[in-house]
Amino acid sequence: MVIDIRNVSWERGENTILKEMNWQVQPGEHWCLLGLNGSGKTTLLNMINGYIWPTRGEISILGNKFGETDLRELRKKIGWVSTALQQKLYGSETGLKIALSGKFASIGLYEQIEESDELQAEAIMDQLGCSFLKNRTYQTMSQGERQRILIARALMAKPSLLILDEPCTGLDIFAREQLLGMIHSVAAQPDAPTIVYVTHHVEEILPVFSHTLLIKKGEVYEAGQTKDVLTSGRMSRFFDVPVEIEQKDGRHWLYVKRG
Ligand SMILES: Nc1ncnc2c1ncn2[C@@H]1O[C@H](COP(=O)(O)OP(=O)(O)OP(=O)(O)O)[C@@H](O)[C@H]1O
Repeated sequence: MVIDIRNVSWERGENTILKEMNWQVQPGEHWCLLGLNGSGKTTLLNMINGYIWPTRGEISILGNKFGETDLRELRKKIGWVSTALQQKLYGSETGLKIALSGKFASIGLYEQIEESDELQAEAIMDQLGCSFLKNRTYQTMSQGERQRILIARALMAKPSLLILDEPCTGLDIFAREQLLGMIHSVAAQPDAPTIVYVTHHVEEILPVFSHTLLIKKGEVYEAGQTKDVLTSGRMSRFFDVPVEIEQKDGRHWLYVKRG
């Protein structure tokens, strides 16, 4: 199993941030993780990456049971693209160097680069349609371009699990669709890593995300096949607001019903 979370809770003082969570992800599935602000998404990702430890329950990621595994080794198999990572990168670094640094999981590039590494980075950038950013510095890139470079960086390490944490934040509708098209092409590859795509927005759930986890107030509200989870009735109950979900070309569009 890629992710196996059983009866996991995380408490901070009086507060239970994650409550009795259960979530299983099988190889070959791509998941969308959907929840409103403060629902516990980041906390859950921190736990999957071994940065926080459950108060109760058991976690196993990529077959590595927490408590019996070297988390630094495990983290090498997980690509995590997030706003927090964006803020750590150096503005003067070129796109190619940032992509290459993914191989060493470093911020900045300090290792000897083999020609094969450079070829691999170029091939990934080609695949993601961002070769034109090879010699551009990070500080001159648009938000959408930065996201593409960060995904290229994550893929350099050949991860088994790729977490994309709200990658469309701050993008206009055209840049969003461009980035989603690129994510679709990554997910559709036969040797693609398992993708967990985190968002607040139903519209970003691509047809390749076969499964969806709804998280609400630190609890798993619903987990299952996207087509079963994203119905008007379920989403109205999830948001506590009457909403209508429409499907078009395999995507879902949400409208808030006026009373
Ligand atoms: N170290 C901590 N100590 C106490 N409370 C915390 C801690 N970390 C997170 N929380 C609380 O847990 C809840 C869930 O936070 P989390 O950041 O996981 O939500 P989120 O779903 O990622 O939100 P957003 O979409 O806004 O990023 C919030 O109420 C937050 O204040």
